[in-house]
Amino acid sequence: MITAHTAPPVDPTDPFGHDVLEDPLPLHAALRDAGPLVHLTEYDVYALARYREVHAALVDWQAFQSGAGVGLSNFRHEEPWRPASLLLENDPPRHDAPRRVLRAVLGPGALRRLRDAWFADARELVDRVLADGDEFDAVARLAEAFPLRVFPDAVGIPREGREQLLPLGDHNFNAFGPPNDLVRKGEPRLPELSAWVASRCRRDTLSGDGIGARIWAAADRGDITAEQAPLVVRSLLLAGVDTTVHGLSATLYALATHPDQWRRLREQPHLARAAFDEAVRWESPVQTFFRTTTTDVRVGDHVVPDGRKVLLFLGAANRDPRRWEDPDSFDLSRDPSGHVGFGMGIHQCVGQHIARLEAEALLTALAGRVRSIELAAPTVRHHNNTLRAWGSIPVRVRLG
Ligand code: HEM
Ligand SMILES: O=C(O)c1ccc(-c2ccccn2)cc1
Repeated sequence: MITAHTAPPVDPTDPFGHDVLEDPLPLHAALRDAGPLVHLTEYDVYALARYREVHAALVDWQAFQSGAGVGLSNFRHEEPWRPASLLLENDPPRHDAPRRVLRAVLGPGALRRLRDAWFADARELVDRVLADGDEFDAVARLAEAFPLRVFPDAVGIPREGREQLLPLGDHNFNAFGPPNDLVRKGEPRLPELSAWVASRCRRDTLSGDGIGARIWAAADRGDITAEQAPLVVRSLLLAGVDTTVHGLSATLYALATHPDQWRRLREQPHLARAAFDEAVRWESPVQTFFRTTTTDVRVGDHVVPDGRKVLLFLGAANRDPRRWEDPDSFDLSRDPSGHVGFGMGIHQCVGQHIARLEAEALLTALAGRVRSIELAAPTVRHHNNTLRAWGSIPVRVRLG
């Protein structure tokens, strides 16, 4: 038994309050400076905000488990509000087969099959947006429109009703936080949205050659069970849309507010993937989620007792000056590898290469037509308990 020398510093701030969701940077700096471990008294949970400790917790899945949920709710004491994710909310061994199946169906073969069609779709979308004028909302017309056009097609769900994926994902990510106004906002439509997404995961509604059908084929082979197949498809629909929408939004915002970086991208279009990863580090579209300790865990001079929730601040870790040089700058010449915007370890985002391909397709199409891009009006944030999200990013472009 490790004896704690002293209690860690405390912070009473509500990390899910609207002031923090509007601008989390001051809280991130305060948490990093307070020490390697902080106790958040508002919810009686612990917090890690420095890169070293966040990274260490992410890769130590035995001491920091996902099986008790990655939200504030502790599945040891409370029932999940929906059937638990086989990947996100399970540890090995139950985590392993579903992860192996998703890694395969989202792997190099899928990326090769989708690349040309996604690049063509991106050019067509950009041409249509630019034909409508030189001022538009980059969130609605590009960051939302492109993933909603290509990703559900790749999974194999029908076109009608697919815009439901946005409120569905928004509520799903709110629900990792406390039962606050953001969660209450999504509850009225929950029964309808849950029924809708369940219907989209059934074998008979998925088109024959999509990623969804390949998940069902894995069940036919016995790689996963038939009961698990719809839940694995659900994972794609819950985790794969809003995240990418706000990852693309963050990238477009970063490029529209850093004209020198836009020029670099125009001169070197191969930087599209690096621009996306640097934006994911800089903005961290996924800001936070929890782990639960499975034993008394020492962090620095303190001990987190067994069974406690630990909030990981990915966004704070991605701007930790102890790890990154000039962390607050958005710089395409930086090597962003090692950022924790996609997590790290056995739960690291299994869809990150799909997200990167979407970003590469959209940014390449945009850089091919647009000489300059700038903000045309104030931006509007969209508050979510987990996501750093955007309501609108009005931009003005010049062609050439
Ligand atoms: C910018 C876009 C994205 C970001 C920032 C992102 C971020 C993340 C993060 C941080 C995790 C780790 C969660 C944890 O450790 O508990 C994760 C896991 C996951 N992501 Fe993504 N994601 C993105 C796009 C996608 C896409 C496009 C898909 C599906 C095609 C996807 C599917 C998943 C799944 C299924 C998991 C759970 C993996 C596991 O627990 O083994 N994500 N994502
Ligand atoms: O398997 C699912 O249903 C699922 C998988 C991943 C997430 C997620 C959670 C936090 C950060 C990023 N992604 C959500 C849902």
